[in-house]
Amino acid sequence: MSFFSKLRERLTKSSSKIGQGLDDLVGEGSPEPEAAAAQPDRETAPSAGATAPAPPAGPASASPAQSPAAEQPRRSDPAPIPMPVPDAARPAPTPAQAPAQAPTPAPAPEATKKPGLMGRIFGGAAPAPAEPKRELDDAMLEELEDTLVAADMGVDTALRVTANIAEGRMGRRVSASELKTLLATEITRIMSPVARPLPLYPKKPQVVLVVGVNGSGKTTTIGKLASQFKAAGKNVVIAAGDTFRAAAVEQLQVWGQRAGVPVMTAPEGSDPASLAFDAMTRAEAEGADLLMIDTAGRLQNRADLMEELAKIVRVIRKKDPSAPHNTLLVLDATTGQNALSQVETFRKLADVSGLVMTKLDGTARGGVLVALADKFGLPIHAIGVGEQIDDLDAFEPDEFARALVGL
Ligand SMILES: Nc1nc2c(ncn2[C@@H]2O[C@H](COP(=O)(O)OP(=O)(O)OP(=O)(O)O)[C@@H](O)[C@H]2O)c(=O)[nH]1
Repeated sequence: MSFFSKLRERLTKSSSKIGQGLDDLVGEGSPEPEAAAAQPDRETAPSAGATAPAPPAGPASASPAQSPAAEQPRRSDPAPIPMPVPDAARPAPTPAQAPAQAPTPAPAPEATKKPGLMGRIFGGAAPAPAEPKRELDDAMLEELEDTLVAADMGVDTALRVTANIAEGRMGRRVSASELKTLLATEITRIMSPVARPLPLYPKKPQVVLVVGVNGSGKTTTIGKLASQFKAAGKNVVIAAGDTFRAAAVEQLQVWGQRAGVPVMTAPEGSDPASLAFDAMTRAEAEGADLLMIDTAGRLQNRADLMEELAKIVRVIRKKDPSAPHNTLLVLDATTGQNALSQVETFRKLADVSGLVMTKLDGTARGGVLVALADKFGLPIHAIGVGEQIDDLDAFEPDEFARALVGL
């Protein structure tokens, strides 16, 4: 199954929340389906994909268009990593998505009309049955905003998105699917600038520091990324920087085996900064392309752990003043709005260069990714939709937006 089919299938909790919400809010405000159907549309909602830029390469592939941070070396290694290609044809809605559909309306008069002259000449199909429509007014906009806030899009982003949808459309009648398309277009517009694969640099080793709160999916993400880099011919070393939990080290070793990548460990309780230093030495000696450093999960309010992170950075800079070249903050989608405060804190302390959002499967809080993009504009390198090695891929805004709204 392609990644995007998976995304579509696994984002069902978020998509049915928003999709069903939109179906309900249009359905409840459309008391006169016949009149609605008879009224010619004054506007056809644009396709979500119409304004979306070309999709980026895979998460682990070089992205020549991305400008590296000032202190980072110039990138010239564009080696693309083969990623699952998005399905050209969208899969049929899965049974899980079915409840998000609006109840089929009684056929409106225009649905049963004979095709017009052009339709008959070109053999056009009979028009689809008309959907219920509702006039876009203040009450509807308020309900729309509430639906978006409930899906964790955050008040500010929900307000902005709603205002953009309203612009020039007040008083018009819209169907649920038009509203979904408009919403997907808005989401795509917000997310396109941040959809950037993890950049690769010619610097060897390129040091990727992976940070985040406990259980956000750091280890799993490192395993998945390492496997993708390895498959693309990169020489990868992993450092198990969570020296406090033996189980964390073991887990990383399992991922290292799956990915076919060596994992450097240190005795339990030893200083993670010194392991990072040793790992830099080994990666340099072996001519590794990438050194991925796992770190212990830390709550953003634990100053001591945050200081430890700062020490890891100081120590690896003794080896390479430009390192770490990427600091990935791994966020768990199920934490919803808390992800915003995690970004704020980690950004101050660890100079976060990009985000990975995990666990988008099985949560109705997928909208938080839109809020993150809108608020911080940090690159989203990849998203995770499961626990398997191939359940991580580049973030593709149009696919995500359509899956999120239940299209
Ligand atoms: N459903 C789902 N589970 C995931 C995903 N990514 C990670 N997990 C699971 O989340 C749990 C925590 O993942 P870890 O990779 O151990 O998280 P961590 O941040 O390294 O955890 P700590 O070392 O405790 O800080 C594991 O059970 C993973 O299998 C995902 O995209 N989807």
